[in-house]
Amino acid sequence: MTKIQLVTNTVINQGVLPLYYNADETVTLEILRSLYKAGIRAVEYTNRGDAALSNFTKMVEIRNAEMPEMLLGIGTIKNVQQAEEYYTVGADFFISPGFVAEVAEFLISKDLLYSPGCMTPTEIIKAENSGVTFIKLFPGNALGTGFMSAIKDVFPNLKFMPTGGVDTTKESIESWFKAGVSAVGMGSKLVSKELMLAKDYATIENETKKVLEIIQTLK
Ligand SMILES: O=C[C@H](O)COP(=O)(O)O
Repeated sequence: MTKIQLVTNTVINQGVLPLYYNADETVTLEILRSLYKAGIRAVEYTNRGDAALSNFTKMVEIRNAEMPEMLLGIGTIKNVQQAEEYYTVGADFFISPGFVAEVAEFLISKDLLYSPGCMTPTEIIKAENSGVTFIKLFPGNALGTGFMSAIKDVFPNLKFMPTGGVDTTKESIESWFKAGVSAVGMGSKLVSKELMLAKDYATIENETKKVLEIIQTLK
């Protein structure tokens, strides 16, 4: 199995990709542990602050020591330099808010999954023609389930994951899966700023478990 297949299968099997960023290294690591305890085996950390690279490097260390099967992705990758930096420290997969052809070329040549944000059929076609197989529909809440249903048959070889404003309720999750997505990306509705500020790792774990349970009922 290739690395791209491993990441794809893990994210699809899980059905949800949690994503977060926190400037504090300890909070970052505790959230990683909470997600792992909830059953998460692939997580996205976002490149959205000065501490992102050093925190992610520490996450890789902790992963190697405590949770070797956890796949660590980095999000908000906008150029090849950023992709190279995170490749160097051991990121398992890469996500962007938009499609960047040079990043696709760099990552696919290294057998690393690149999931670019797309919000039009033209962007999806460009991504597909570059070898991308897993599309982040971004922003998911702006596009809606109707967009997903409408494009599904046009792209039978692609997997889709809406991200951005995706809710944790059963109704919301169900509607996305009915529309044809392979997974949903969840940031602030799952790992909220409030829970991070309160260092309420137990609630993050419980909420994540609930989402995983909802997804299991849909399979
Ligand atoms: O790229 C990821 C999104 O910014 C996450 O959005 P969210 O926090 O609304 O889930």
